[in-house]
Amino acid sequence: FYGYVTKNNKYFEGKPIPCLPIEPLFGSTRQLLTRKISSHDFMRQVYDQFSNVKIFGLFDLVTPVFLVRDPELIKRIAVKDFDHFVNHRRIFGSNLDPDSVALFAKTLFALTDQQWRDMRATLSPAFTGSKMRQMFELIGDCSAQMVEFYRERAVTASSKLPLVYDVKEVFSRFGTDVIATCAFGLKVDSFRDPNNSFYINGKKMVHFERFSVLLKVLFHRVFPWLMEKLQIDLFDREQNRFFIETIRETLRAREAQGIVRPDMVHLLMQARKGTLKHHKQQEEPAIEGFATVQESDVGKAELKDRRPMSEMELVAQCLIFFLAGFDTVSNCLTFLAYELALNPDVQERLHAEILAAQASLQGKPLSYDVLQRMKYMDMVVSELLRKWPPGPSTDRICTRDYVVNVDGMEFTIDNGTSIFIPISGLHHDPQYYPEPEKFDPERFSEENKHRINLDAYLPFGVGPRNCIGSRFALMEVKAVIYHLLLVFSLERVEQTEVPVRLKKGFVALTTENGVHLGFKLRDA
Ligand code: HEM
Repeated sequence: FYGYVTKNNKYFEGKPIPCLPIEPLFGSTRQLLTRKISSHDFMRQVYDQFSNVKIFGLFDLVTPVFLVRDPELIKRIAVKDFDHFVNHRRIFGSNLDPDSVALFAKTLFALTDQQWRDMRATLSPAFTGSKMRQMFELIGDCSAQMVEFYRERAVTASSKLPLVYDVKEVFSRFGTDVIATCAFGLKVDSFRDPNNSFYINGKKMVHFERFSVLLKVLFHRVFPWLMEKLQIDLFDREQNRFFIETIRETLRAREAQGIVRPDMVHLLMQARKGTLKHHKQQEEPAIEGFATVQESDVGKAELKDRRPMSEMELVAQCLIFFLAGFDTVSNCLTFLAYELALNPDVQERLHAEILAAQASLQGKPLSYDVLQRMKYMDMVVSELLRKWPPGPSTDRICTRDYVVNVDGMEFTIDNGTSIFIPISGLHHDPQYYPEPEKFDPERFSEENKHRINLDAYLPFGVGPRNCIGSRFALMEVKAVIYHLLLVFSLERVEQTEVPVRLKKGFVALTTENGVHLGFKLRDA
C-alpha cells in the first residue's frame, strides 16, 4: 500500500521547477483533507509559496499536479494549446452507455474529448445573450416572488427593528426556485412552501460535504480504476430517480400538449431534435458584463451527423444547473450581500442606480437590456467575483505530452498529469490588484478597467472549457440584487460575523456559519 501511494512522489525530481513538500498519502494537501483551511485560502497560500516562478509542483493527495501561476502561461495552456488540455480531471468514472442512470459522467462538466466537444456545441446556443433575454422573465418572477415574501413579513412584524436572516439560506431557496423554473420547467415557491420536494431533493443533491461523498471522492483519487469498474456515481440513487422522473413528466406533458415555455427544457428539447443552432443574424445584446466569458470556435462549431441526445443525457444537462450553477450563484449572492452590508456607501450608490433604472422603465417590469446597461451594478458584481471567486481554482488534465518553455527552462508536462489554475491566488495578487483585501468596485470603472490584466481575472475560467453559464449566472445575480435593494437595505447587525469565516476542507467557497444580515424596509 505504501509503495502504491508513494509511487509518484519523485515525479518532479527531474524537472527544473520547485515542488511543495510531500507527505505520504496526504501529498501537499493535508491541511485541506483535515479541514484546517478553506480551499479559497489554500489556493492563495500555495500561490504565494513561490512568488518568483511561473509554474511549480505539488501533490493533491497521491497525484502530482502542476500549479500554473503565470497568466501568460495559463492562457497558452488553456487557449492556444487547448488540444493538449481538453478535459477536467476525472472525478467520477467515464460512462459510455448513453442510457445508463449514472448521470454525473454525462454532464458537460465531466464529458471528455470528442463527446465533450459535441455536447458543448449542442448546448452552447442555449446560453447566448439572446436566449438569456428570452428566459429573463422567469428569473424576474422568482426575484419578485422572493422579495415580496420578505416584504410581507417585514410589514406584519411587530418589532421596528429589521428582521435578521441568514442570506445563505435565503439565496439557496431563491437559487432552487430559479433552477426549478429555468432548468426543469416547474414553478416552485421555496419561501411559502419551504419543504417542497424539489427543494428537499435539490438540497440533498448539492450536499457534497457529506462523509459519503468525501469518501467517494477520495477513493476516486486513490483508486480510480476500482471506482470506474464499480460505476459509482456522484449523485445518490434517490435524487437521481426524483429528477429523472420530474424531467420525464415534463417532457411527456410538453410533447402531448405542445407546451412551449422559454426555459432550458424547451431549448434542450430543440437541441435533441437538432434544431437549436447559433443564429449569426440574431444580434447578441450589445452590452455584456465585464466578467462574461466568450464562446470559442469549439462551442460555435456546426454539428453534422451527431447521434441524437438520449433522455438520460438530457436529464444530466439539467442537473448541471445544480452541480455547477447552484452553490456558485448562491455563494456569490451571499458574499455580495455581505460586502454591501459592510460597505454602505457602495450599497447606496448601487441603490441610486437601481432607482434610476426603475424610473427609466416607466412602470414596466425590469428587462434584460435595462439590467445589462446598469454600469455600477456590473462594477460591483465584477469586484465581488474578483475578491470572492466562487470557484477558487479550476483544473485541466494533460492528454498529450506538452513541452513547456519558460525562463529558458524546458521540461515536459506528461500525458495524464494534472494542472491547477489558482483563480483565488491570481485575484489576490497585489501586482494585479493593489490592496487585494479591499472591496473596491472602482477597479472596474470605465477609467480603470483597461488597467486590469484580463488573463489574471478568471472567475468563469478560461478558454474553450470556460463556464458555459456565465451570462445566466450574471443575469440571476444582478436581477435578484436589483429587486432586493429596491425594497430593503442590507444592514450589518450584531449577529453578522466579521470577518466572515470560510468553510474548511475540499469544498468550494462557502461560509462556515452563513451570513446573518438585517433586512431593513426602505420605505419604513
Ligand atoms: C457565479 C456563478 C458561477 C461561477 C463563478 C462559475 C464558475 C465556473 C468555473 C470557474 C468553471 C470552470 C471553467 C474552466 O475550467 O475554465 C465553470 C464551468 C462550468 N460552469 Fe460555471 N460558474 C457559475 C455559474 C454557472 C451556472 C449558473 C451554470 C449553469 C448552467 C454553470 C455551468 C457550468 C458548466 C456546465 C461548466 C463546465 C463547462 C465545460 O466543461 O464545458 N455555471 N464555471
